[in-house]
Amino acid sequence: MSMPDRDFSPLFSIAPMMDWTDHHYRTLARLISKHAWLYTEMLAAETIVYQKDNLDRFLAFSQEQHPIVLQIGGNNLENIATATELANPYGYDGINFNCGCPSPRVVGRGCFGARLMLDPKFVGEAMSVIASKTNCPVSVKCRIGVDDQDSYNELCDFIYKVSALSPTRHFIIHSRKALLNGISPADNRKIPPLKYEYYFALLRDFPDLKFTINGGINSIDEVNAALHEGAYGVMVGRAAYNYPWSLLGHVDTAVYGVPNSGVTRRQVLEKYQAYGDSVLWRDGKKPNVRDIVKPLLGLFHSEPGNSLWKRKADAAFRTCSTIKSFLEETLDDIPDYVLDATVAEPLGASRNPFAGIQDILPPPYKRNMQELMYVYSV
Ligand SMILES: Cc1cc2nc3c(=O)[nH]c(=O)nc-3n(C[C@H](O)[C@H](O)[C@H](O)COP(=O)(O)O)c2cc1C
Repeated sequence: MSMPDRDFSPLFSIAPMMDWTDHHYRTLARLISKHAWLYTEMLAAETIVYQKDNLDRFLAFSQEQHPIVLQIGGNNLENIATATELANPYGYDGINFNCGCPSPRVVGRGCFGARLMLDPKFVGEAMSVIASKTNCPVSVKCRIGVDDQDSYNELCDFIYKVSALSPTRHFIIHSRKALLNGISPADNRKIPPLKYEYYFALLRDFPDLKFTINGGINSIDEVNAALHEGAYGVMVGRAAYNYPWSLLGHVDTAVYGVPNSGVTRRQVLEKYQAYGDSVLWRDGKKPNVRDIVKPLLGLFHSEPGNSLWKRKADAAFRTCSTIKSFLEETLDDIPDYVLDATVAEPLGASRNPFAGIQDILPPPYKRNMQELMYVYSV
């Protein structure tokens, strides 16, 4: 299986996560991995348009965060066009369009996100508009289906139409469908089963397109197993957030093949503290100590002292007024050998979720006359 270029390709990316993948989390992630691709949390096109006098607050990022992709959401072509135009000067490495979010706030009132999978013509138009207003690569993030529109052929119809109607060549596939019946966003990320076989069948049926796999990937060994199986890229969300050290710490060496930088958690914390104290209270009451410390809470996952540290952190949020004092007050319970260790070898694959996947791929995509007519008629 040929592997993609390891220099600057999105072999590994951290998923866009509303309320999580903000500037603070991205700063921490970049201190741990130099190569992981970062995504912003989703920004609605309307937010960008209506806040055009305050854009830095939403769109500015520090140069170290490259490569970084902006994710936008929306259902109004004019606003999507203006938002892309406004974002363009910031120099993102890509713009991604959200067709996967099942939140009732988004698919209901906002009527965008995953619901857009039911309207590939609109997605094609939106992607054409985005591509015409930016000079960076564009991509779509979607589910494998929505409600009972969940067959492999229907997924292919969506991909075929969007790629035929727009310059989109890269899709990020969250490999479970979305249920728009009002279950919570959290349940929508665990109840519909993962169907990785749909993802791998897309690689087979659309060899000219690029597909990144997402959903339920929990360790660096699973990331490498997906790449080994032919994935163009792997996107990880919750695991990268919950275990930043044990997951992101391996990305540069085990995925991108660069030598271990030797960085330790103590060094990461020193730099993160300098960053945190420089932005604390920047906008009056925000960000506060809790906002800045939140991304750190998984840093000592399953290490000695972790539970005690978290308990102390909970109290220190209320009493500390700087990140420096917060760390001084809470880190005592983490042993020096933990703070000063570099990333350990990965534990070794406990399971390969893609083993035997090629044996269960759905039958090849059959494009019928209707799909061809559809594309030629618009
Ligand atoms: C709290 C939270 C917020 C999310 N917000 C977004 C978002 O803004 N845009 C998006 O495309 N996906 C969003 N997602 C979905 C993730 O990007 C990802 O597709 C999903 O969590 C599955 O990947 P995982 O199993 O590796 O976490 C969010 C997920 C979580 C947990």
